[in-house]
Amino acid sequence: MATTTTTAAAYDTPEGVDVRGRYDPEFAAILTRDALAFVAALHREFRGAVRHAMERRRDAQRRYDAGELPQFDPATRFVREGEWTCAPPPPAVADRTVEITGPAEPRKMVINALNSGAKVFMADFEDALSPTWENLMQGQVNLRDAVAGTITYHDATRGRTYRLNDQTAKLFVRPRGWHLPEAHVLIDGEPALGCLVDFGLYFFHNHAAFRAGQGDGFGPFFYLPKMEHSREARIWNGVFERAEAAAGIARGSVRATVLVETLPAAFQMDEILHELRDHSAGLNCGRWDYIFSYVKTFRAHPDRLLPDRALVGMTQHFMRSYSHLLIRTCHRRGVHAMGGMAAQIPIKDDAAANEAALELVRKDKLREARAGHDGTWAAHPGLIPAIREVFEAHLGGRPNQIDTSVDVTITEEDLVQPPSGARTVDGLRLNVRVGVQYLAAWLAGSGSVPLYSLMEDAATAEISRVQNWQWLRHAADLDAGGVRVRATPDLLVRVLQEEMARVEEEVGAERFRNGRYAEAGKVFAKQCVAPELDDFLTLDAYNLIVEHHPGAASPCKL
Ligand SMILES: CC(=O)SCCNC(=O)CCNC(=O)[C@H](O)C(C)(C)COP(=O)(O)OP(=O)(O)OC[C@H]1O[C@@H](n2cnc3c(N)ncnc32)[C@H](O)[C@@H]1OP(=O)(O)O
Ligand SMILES: O=CC(=O)O
Ligand SMILES: [Mg+2]
Repeated sequence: MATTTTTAAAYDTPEGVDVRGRYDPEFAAILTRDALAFVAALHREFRGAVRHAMERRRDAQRRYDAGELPQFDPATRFVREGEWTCAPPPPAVADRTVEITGPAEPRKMVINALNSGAKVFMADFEDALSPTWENLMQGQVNLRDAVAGTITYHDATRGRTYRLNDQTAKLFVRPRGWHLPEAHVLIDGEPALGCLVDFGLYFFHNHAAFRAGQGDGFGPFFYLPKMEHSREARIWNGVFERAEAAAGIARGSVRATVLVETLPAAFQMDEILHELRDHSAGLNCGRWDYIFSYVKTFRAHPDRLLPDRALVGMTQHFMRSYSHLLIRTCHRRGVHAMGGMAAQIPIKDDAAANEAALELVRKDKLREARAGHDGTWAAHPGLIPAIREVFEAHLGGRPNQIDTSVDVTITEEDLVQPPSGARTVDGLRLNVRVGVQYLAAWLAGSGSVPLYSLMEDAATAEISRVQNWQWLRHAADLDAGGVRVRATPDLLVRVLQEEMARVEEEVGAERFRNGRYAEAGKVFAKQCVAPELDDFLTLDAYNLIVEHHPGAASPCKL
């Protein structure tokens, strides 16, 4: 980290706020004194509640470690059994059949996503974005220009200028989860809550233009990630109310779709919707984080080891049960039940493989539409026509199927049933190759990466990490071509060496040398063999991407 002194321009900050990220005049137009004061007010009002919620997460994990299973809370039975509905969906986003997702930076991708033909674009500060200062701030600049309708990008190598079409996708923004700090913005001497920086800056600069344009009187719209309990949704509801009051806009303007992507949250779907009932835009099956969370929740349960990552799909009983419960819950409460992300992406140089990948996506989407989902996610614009076709054929002209009630009974046992399938040394190897390459890209500033013809992001990479950790921790028997091999730290070290060599061969020696592969290998291996499971890969590795600008008073890392 640089520590040289300079008299360079600095951000104009309110009392108690210190910005340690690189100064840039474009960023200064986002980090205005008033915008920072708004973020600081949110941080000060809600930090105590967030700290409490994180402590409750740790308490719950201690209980799971002692053998308890997640369960529906008897104290909130009245919420689950009561007859109530959420506020009706805003007309501007009644039709969410296909939603494209992608990081809020690079700028070109934001324009492509808005022009993609999807109904919604979820601009991501979370799973798909490496939270470097540059990415976060440039992402805010991109979104401000997108909402204003003025965003353009000139690609000099192609001689092509990108600008918005007349018809664009409606924008949802996904801030980071409650657990991630923002070490470049200090409030009263402590790192700001990352999600409130993302939310606060975006809301402050865009609420008026969004409501006047895209939102047709509503908005802005958000996706909320990685919550574990309805008390966390209550905090978001408070944040929305505070923001609406500060902006002088009607209560219920802001809407948010909550990703049900942790195992504990699956037992709280009604409660989460109830907390957010005036601000809800439904729930989404965040399948990748959900698998990650299953491992994390059951990290001390040797009878619940996952099979190879590739075998844990939506047709496993526990995954199917969770999506059915989500659909039933959303439709009962009058909101969208959104499907998740198929990991396949177009394969450019092999037509047959490309068709096979597309077929897997179609199958996944058909399953979602038939089960009752109102729309779903696409990782890449090339998938949109196929996904649209499936959903539009199923919906037959309707914008959604919220009014279809789903008659299923899902029990606590259904939601935790261990997935079946083989555990193999090849699976361990693939986890290493994917985990290391993803982390190397993330450290270098890319949070979504194509690897082996699949989309990888923070959620999918987490599965690779925790699965290896779980197998090692419980000395799982792995199949190695008919021979049983025990998962041990020694095996992991050997596999790591071999897979690093393979990665070097695949990406080429020069790219390997110039990239952050070696560093990524060390971090990934350390996390796989750690005696205690790290909560998040991206939290542990965050210090490696914190860069304070020259002249910052003193370095502040976490
Ligand atoms: C678990 C979860 O949280 S899922 C949600 C988070 N994950 C994501 O959002 C993943 C988003 N997807 C992506 O980032 C990318 O599609 C990747 C990394 C998977 C693949 O990227 P690439 O290999 O660069 O894609 P590819 O080279 O085929 O891109 C072709 C064009 O499509 C564009 N494109 C690709 N994906 C997207 C996207 N999601 N949004 C907008 N444009 C996109 C590219 O910008 C490129 O445009 P150009 O022709 O004008 O240059
Ligand atoms: O955010 C989505 C997921 O699958 O994780
Ligand atoms: Mg996720």
